[in-house]
Amino acid sequence: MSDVQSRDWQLEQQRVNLVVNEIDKKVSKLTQNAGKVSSDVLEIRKTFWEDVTVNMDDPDDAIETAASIKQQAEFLSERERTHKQLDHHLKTLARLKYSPYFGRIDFWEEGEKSADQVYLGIASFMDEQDENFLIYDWRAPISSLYYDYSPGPAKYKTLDGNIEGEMELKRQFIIRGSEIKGMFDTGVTIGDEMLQEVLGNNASTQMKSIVATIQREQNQIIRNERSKLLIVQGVAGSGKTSAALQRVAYLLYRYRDTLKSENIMLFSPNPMFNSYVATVLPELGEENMQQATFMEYLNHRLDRDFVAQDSFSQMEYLLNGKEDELYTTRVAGIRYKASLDFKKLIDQYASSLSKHGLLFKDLSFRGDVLFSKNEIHDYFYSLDESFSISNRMELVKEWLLKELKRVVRRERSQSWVEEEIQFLEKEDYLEAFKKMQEKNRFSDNTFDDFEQEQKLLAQMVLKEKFRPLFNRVKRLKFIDKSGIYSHLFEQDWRSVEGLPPEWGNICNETVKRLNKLEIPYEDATPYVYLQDLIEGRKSNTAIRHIFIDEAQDYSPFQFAFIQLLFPYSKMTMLGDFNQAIFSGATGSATVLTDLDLRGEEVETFVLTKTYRSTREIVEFTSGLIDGGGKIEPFNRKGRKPVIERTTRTRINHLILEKMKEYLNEGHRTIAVICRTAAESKLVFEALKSEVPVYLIEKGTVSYEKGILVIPSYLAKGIEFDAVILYDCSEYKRESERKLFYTVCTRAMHELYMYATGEISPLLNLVSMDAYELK
Ligand SMILES: Nc1ncnc2c1ncn2[C@@H]1O[C@H](COP(=O)(O)OP(=O)(O)OP(=O)(O)O)[C@@H](O)[C@H]1O
Repeated sequence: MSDVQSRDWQLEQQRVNLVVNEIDKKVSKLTQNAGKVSSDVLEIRKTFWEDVTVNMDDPDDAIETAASIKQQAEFLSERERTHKQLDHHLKTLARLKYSPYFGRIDFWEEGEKSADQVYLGIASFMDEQDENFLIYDWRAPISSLYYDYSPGPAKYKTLDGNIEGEMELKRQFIIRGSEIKGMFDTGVTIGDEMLQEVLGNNASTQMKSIVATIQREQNQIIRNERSKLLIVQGVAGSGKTSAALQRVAYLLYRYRDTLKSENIMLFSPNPMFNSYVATVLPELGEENMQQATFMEYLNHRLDRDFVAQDSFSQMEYLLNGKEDELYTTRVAGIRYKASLDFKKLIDQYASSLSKHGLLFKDLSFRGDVLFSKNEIHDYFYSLDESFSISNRMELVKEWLLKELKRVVRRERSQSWVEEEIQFLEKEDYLEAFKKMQEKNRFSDNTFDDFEQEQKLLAQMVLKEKFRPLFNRVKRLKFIDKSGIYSHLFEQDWRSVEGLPPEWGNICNETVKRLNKLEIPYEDATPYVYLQDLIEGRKSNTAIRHIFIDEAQDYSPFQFAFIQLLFPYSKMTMLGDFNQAIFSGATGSATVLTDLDLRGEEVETFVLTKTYRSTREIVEFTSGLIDGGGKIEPFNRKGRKPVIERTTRTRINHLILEKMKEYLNEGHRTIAVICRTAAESKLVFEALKSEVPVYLIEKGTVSYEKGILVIPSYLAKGIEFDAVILYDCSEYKRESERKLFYTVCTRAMHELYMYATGEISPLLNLVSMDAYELK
């Protein structure tokens, strides 16, 4: 380090000390406040009832009492809110104290007398007088300079227009425990040392925030505010998920008065992914958005009577299936049911249902049919045809509820009710007694107590026994939805455009599965879509922004469906068509490639630079796919990927040795990636007595550091220090190219592949120099 550099370092450390000192002062002030608020809360809770006037003597007093309770409750919740805010603020200050900032820019704004020093951290922090920013939030308008420019002319956008000027210095810091551990001036040093440092580290079981090193092209995505629909096509490891999460943090800051974390939803590829990304936002001082897999969402919309298949079981079938006629039919079915043609067919079907063809279920009580399916059918079709199906269903519901109430009244005098009264619990009698006392409170009428009590008990029995039936009607369970969906495949659609040649077989197979109460994954979305057309759409208006990660796994049909579900939502879709493993296996359309999404409100970004893997791994993986030559690796050196030939009998032993070697080298997450779940299980069984290993299955929600065995399709979106591919000879079909690419791109530092048979033909285009063959 030169003298100048060392003097700069000292000066910067002095500033860090000064800022930390200010933070300490603020912390002690807030802690005092928090203590006061917390004792207020305790006190209010303790004396809650002393401070309200409770008087129920007459209606006016009762109203006054209610108002008094409400006032006291509001006071309590205001104090609790303040306490939560203070707590949140204190946590952010603790993070700032540990690492106050990661960047500095000196910006000379046009027309000003001198340059401003702007220090960037995860949150803003002002001096004691609240006059100057000691730290700027990385999301503040001026902070975008740091991400968008090198020293030289620069500008940034504010609500009042562009601010232009000259950036004189751009400095990056690594500060840990209030101490500067690293400091680089960009423009002086060559290459991005900070990024080298970050990317060279070991993989963690949880993703990290990237605010200190966001790249310019990622920043465009993070800060985009114009588009209603933002599409990001980014190569494996280009930071799509990272950009998505920092974008959530950005939006929460930018629209902090109107947008809360519960208004944002992320559709993620698998349950484990949720825990993988769970710490990024809290690290940035924000709460996590809502998160679900698309299948979780569908499951919550599907009736419990069905076993709905998920995308992973479908994938297992595709990977394991014998390529016979049944397989061809299934693949053709998956492809067609992913398309907008099928959506159109359903729309056509629904409009025919408006006139005839809806199916209903009998509503029975104690073994007797109260309302037959035909009766309900006739009532439905007697209603005005100009009303939508869903509006008419509402009317049917109201009619049934009214009729049911009539039935309840009729049943009151039946002998079964009296019999059931005998079986009531003691608590029920007590409740009836209490109710009766309440009723008699303002009268002296007690001579018909017994009769009244019997009446109340009968009501209780009837309410209890009829409740399931009322609930069925309220939830529209009188509609035979599966019958209706099934019936779709029994109609003559030959005149309709776009039907696949295998349509006849597809219909037979679909009906067979539905009769067994199974919903194949490819039918789940169309089924719920049709259900919505019949019952009325349950769109979600609270969600204002949707993020779809791994968007290439969504079909055009699913995408159209999501758009209908969240009509007031902006959307950010992130994906990579080279990792479209589901559609890759079937040749189906994917939303990323096949949907013609254009228009003023749609913006597309392409990311070609990849950060995850070493240059050597990227040189190998980019040879696996068409157009891979455009992928730009970040220049981080490592070993070449290796393919080692072996036999089925030796492979487990070799894997074991390799794992030990990687552990000794300091790698912390090592994944043995197998093709299928069954293969993963076998490998896990073979290894578990030798080393501690985890088996990842589709329901796994989190994983630990160490060695894990995982099926190919569950490794999506996640990364590991070292990837050992169980048997790369098994990836041989053209339809598995994308899967092969996806698993290899999970590796950050090491990629080692075993081959127990022929070297995969999918390696044809990979240069022999890009890997070592043993
Ligand atoms: N600007 C950045 N600074 C530091 N690390 C980065 C940056 N961008 C990406 N990374 C790192 O690169 C890795 C890959 O990022 P991420 O998982 O977001 O990529 P992705 O495009 O979603 O990948 P995939 O499609 O393969 O799942 C992560 O370790 C992430 O932290």
